[in-house]
Amino acid sequence: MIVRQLQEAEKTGRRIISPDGNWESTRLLLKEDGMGFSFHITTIYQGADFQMHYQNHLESVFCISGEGEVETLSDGKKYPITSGMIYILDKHDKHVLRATSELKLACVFNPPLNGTEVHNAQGAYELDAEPVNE
Ligand SMILES: CC(=O)NCC[C@H](N)C(=O)O
Repeated sequence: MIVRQLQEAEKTGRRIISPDGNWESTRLLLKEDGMGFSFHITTIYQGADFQMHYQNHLESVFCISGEGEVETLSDGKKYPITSGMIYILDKHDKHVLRATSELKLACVFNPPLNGTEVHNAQGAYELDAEPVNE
């Protein structure tokens, strides 16, 4: 069994601060753990408004706290994000995330992240990122 503590992981290379200033994410479970998915606790900063397109990954996003909105760009639909809401990007959906207040999210990625990924110009993660250095 693997046991980790968020507050301890935040002090290590598992905590990634996005260079775009929109979010940070502590990656508690990664590819090297061999589970077939990764699990992250992500903070989206208040006022963030940015586009993503996970062309190489599927992602589920569960809102623990905060308020915001996710918009799918193929159809322009907007979905309120509140505590308890989950959105599931099952079609590699191009989307915009907006945080009215700070959002705390639990995120699962398939395939699992290596740990150091940040968004490329398309809002995607590459598949060959370096593992985290703890
Ligand atoms: C919701 C979302 O995708 N935010 C960007 C960060 C991502 N959750 C991650 O942990 O890398």
